Amino acid sequence: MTATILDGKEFAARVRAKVADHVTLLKEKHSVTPGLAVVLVGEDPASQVYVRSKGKLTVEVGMASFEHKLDADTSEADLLALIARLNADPEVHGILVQLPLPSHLDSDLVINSIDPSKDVDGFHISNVGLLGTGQKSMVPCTPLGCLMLLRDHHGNLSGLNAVVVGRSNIVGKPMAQLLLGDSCTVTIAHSRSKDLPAICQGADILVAAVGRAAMVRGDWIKPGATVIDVGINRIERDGKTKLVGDVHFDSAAQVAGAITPVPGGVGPMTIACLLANTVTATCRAHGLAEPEGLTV
Ligand SMILES: Nc1nc2c(c(=O)[nH]1)N[C@@H](CN(C=O)c1ccc(C(=O)N[C@@H](CCC(=O)O)C(=O)O)cc1)CN2
Repeated sequence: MTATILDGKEFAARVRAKVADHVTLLKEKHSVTPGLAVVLVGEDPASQVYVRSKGKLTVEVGMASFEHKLDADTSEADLLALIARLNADPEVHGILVQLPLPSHLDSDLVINSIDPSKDVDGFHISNVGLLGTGQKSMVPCTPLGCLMLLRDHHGNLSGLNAVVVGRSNIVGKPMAQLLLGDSCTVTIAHSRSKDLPAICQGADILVAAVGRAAMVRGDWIKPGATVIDVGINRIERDGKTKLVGDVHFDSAAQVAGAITPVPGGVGPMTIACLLANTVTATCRAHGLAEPEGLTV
């Protein structure tokens, strides 16, 4: 079997087009311009690339982009003061602090200082609790993007066995909550799970978000399963840096029914969903109807 490729790059472009249409409507009918503030602390090269891309795509869909680049040694007090200003700014509907933060900063404290209604990453403890109890929340961008790809491919996910490999707060845990919300039977596994291949072999939907290059191989996959690869690992090969996922693509694609590539799968969906969340936050802030299909 050769798997269908789930093209996240193409799907993300469609999500961004939908966002852009809604931004036009908000501007023309309601005189509201959605605004997204992105805060970067330090000079992590990958984070710089992501933040640049977020700014560019924010402007491309017609929103206002506010970038705040702070020195790596910025104090916690200064960062919290900036977030307080953004919380109070009516032009800012979404706030995102790029992760990881330098180690002297307490990420939980910083994230929980963001106004939950502007927390377009969905990482604030209030949004985590709302999602966990099936209430309306801001939904973390990467899992939201994975769910959109899965719903588009399968239609209905009800009753399917889903295995999420990885238990991070950013991806693994919210992904499991979203799949549960769509009535999947969900298992959360991780690098220390006993007999991980056997757990994965039971999955109709396998989400790999463990952060280990090419760990999930073809013989771990149930024939015909849908494989979502969240991993972004930079490896050295033949003197060049190559981006690979958590799934060994070549062997997995022989067994799976559908698979996301890396790059061009889940990654582009993360930023598209960030823009979708910013539109959702703007609509909620102004008591306006939310666009269809941009959140769960
Ligand atoms: N505050 C946040 N920090 C981080 C998040 C997040 O959702 N919120 N996620 C990741 C990084 N990330 C967005 O911030 C992100 C990662 C990857 C991509 C992407 O498009 N990847 C491309 C490849 C790009 C490359 O060459 O590196 C792909 O997979 O095709 C977008 C956003 C951690 N931090």
